[in-house]
Amino acid sequence: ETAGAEKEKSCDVLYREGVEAYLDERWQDCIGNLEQAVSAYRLLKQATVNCRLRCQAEADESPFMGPKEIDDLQFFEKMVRKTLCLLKCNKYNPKGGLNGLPKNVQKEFEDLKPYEYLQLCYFQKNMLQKAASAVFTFLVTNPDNEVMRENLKFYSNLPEVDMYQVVNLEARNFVSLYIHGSEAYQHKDYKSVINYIEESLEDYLRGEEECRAYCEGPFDQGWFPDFIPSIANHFTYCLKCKQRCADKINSLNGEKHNDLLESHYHFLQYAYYKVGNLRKACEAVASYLMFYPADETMLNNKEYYLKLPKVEKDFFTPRKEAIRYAQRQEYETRLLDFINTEFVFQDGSKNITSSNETENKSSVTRMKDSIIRAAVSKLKLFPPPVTKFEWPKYGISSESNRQEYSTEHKQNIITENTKHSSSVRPEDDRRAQEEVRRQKKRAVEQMQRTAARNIRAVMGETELQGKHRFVAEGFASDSECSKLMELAQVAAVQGDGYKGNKSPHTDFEKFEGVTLGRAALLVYLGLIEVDMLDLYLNLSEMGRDYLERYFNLKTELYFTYTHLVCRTALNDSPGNRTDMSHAVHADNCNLLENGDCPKIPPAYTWRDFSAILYLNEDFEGGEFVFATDLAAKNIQSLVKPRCGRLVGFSAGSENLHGVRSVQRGRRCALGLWFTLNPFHEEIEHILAKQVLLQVQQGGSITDQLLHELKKHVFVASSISNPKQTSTITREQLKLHDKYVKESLSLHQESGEMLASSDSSSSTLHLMYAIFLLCSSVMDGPFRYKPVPANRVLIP
Ligand SMILES: O=C(O)CCC(=O)C(=O)O
Ligand SMILES: [Fe+2]
Repeated sequence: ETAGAEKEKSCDVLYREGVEAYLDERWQDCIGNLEQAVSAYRLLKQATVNCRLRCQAEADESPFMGPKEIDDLQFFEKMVRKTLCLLKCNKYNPKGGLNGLPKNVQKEFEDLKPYEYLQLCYFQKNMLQKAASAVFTFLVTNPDNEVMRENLKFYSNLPEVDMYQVVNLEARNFVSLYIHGSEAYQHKDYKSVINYIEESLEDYLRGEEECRAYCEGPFDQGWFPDFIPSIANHFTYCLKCKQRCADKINSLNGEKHNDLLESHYHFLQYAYYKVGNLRKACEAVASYLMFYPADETMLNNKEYYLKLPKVEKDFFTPRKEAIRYAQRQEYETRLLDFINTEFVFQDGSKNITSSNETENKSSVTRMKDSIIRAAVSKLKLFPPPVTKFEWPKYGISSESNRQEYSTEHKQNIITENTKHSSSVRPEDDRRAQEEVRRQKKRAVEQMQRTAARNIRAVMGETELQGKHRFVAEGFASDSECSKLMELAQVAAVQGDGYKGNKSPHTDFEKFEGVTLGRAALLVYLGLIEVDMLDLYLNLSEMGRDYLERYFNLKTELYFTYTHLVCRTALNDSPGNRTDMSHAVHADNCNLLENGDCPKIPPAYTWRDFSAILYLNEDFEGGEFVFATDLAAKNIQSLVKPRCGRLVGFSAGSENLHGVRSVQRGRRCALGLWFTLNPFHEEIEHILAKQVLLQVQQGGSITDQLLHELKKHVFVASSISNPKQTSTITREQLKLHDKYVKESLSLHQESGEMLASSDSSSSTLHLMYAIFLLCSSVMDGPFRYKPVPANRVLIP
């Protein structure tokens, strides 16, 4: 390695620095870094893809060790050889090629995200022609992006921009070769036609091969099937990806041409004829006919050529690459059809519970069934019916696939189904896949979390005397409860969540809490054990999983606030108090004395479901009650806190509830509030997860996390304090990030002057400041103004 190579910044560093520069309004740096990032990514991808193609060729050529007859071993021998070749080859790739690049960054490059930023930076530097090309480049892959379409219109109206010079910066060579070729054709310059179109054809096919090789990446199956199903799954995943390549590549600057490949042969047959190379003309005819055997024009051409005295029948031999392409295409289509039709079977709910009916199913099917059975028997869910669960699927499944499953009949395995037909934009396709993968991952994590537990519902609507409420047991073991109690003991802040008011509900109790953000900070600072945060997060996730299932929700529940809370009776509290530890209320509206409950601020109107997980019972009083009135005169039911017990309910006025006074001792619980609206997702939860991940992996806070936090802090502070000076304009933010865009517009619409979740912006400021100090990255995109601290952070 040379010193120069060492100093070279990696693709993701360049990208991050480019984005940072953009946020800091250093436009020239933004351009420099992002342009470099884009070409670095291109090199990285090329290197990885080249290795795959080269190793394929190498493996194809090497002789087998054993006799030809044992051909199933030969396949694996080839794979082994290819793997060895790949290992060696990738060694020379910078940072291990594509696999060394974080997945999310890779995705941003594939989505052409860098061009979104580049466009803005070019614009700021008045490089309008380039800006227009960046927009156009982005649009070729993302044709329906409204904002960018508007932008292109904007540029097209500028006198400085020549629309004829606007180019797709990501276009392959064949695009201009092909265009030159067709221009030469118009000028009857047939020699040039041949040169251009032959070259274009070569690049086009190479492009498709590279696209296919890119498909041979990693695949998260979500779990661990047997050897053969595992191979079959991964293969199917690749095959589907490869099948999309033809559609991906056949455009000329965003203009789709379904016969782009074939049209090369059309040009060639005529051009070769014109220059007098009849054999080649006939080969091109035959090649074209491989794809369109009944094409009238071409059949007429064939007849015409056949009548020429110099032409012989065997001239009509298709070209090698055309035969290979067409045959492979046909084979792959048949194989996929087979997969799509054969991996469909009757899967009524009976099959799930009876074990001996699975005999004639494939091993793939049986394995899935057994996992479902195991999970069902462990969870002992009550009362949602088994068939409504959503479990991870093989290969890539999709929305409708899942619905099919839950509606009991057919279930495609390995198939990805009709949703991904060619009419779907590749962009949607990717997003859908990403979503499916994420859901699959969650379902597996969910199973892992609950596998060893015996969670069961013990009270439902009847027992609790009201709608959408339940009590379940088994969420936490005694040691887990103690651990979380300990966390509260060491980390709780008095009056947390209530502006420091030590006794917000009743004068006779002390109220303390620990938010997730705070727990994460303390872990980050090394002040509390990592395990505590892990447990905090895990227990809250279990609550979420269970509520989603219990209430049979069709869409995901998002955390919107998470709070570990303890209420302690003060020593001087009188005996037989009649006050409440927490007055009767609803979680998402303001309960008034007249019984109305308007769903307006300051209520946390976006909360949709609530759950309280109890951690102890060694105190007096402190019962949770469902009631019908503010004064708690009419109590419907009562839940006695106990370690591992959870009360869950919908957050509206149908579930008025409160806490009776804690007469003696300390009562701790984990409060979980959820929303169906992703805009109100709890920022601290996201951050805590990232901190945990990083601390567990032995790293420090990454720039990525800082960046994320910075965004949130900015949004939170710009919304709660619009006058705060900032170097980012809202306009730019809107463009550069979906999250920011959506949360800003949401808040503008609703006129709320709060952060997007009920996490206070000061906690975020604090986290940001500390992370900044710890990572000594002192330059932020906005001028950080400390907010007056209303709490003591470090005990
Ligand atoms: O701690 C409890 O049992 C309930 C608390 C509650 O309802 C709330 O904080 O909104
Ligand atoms: Fe509540």
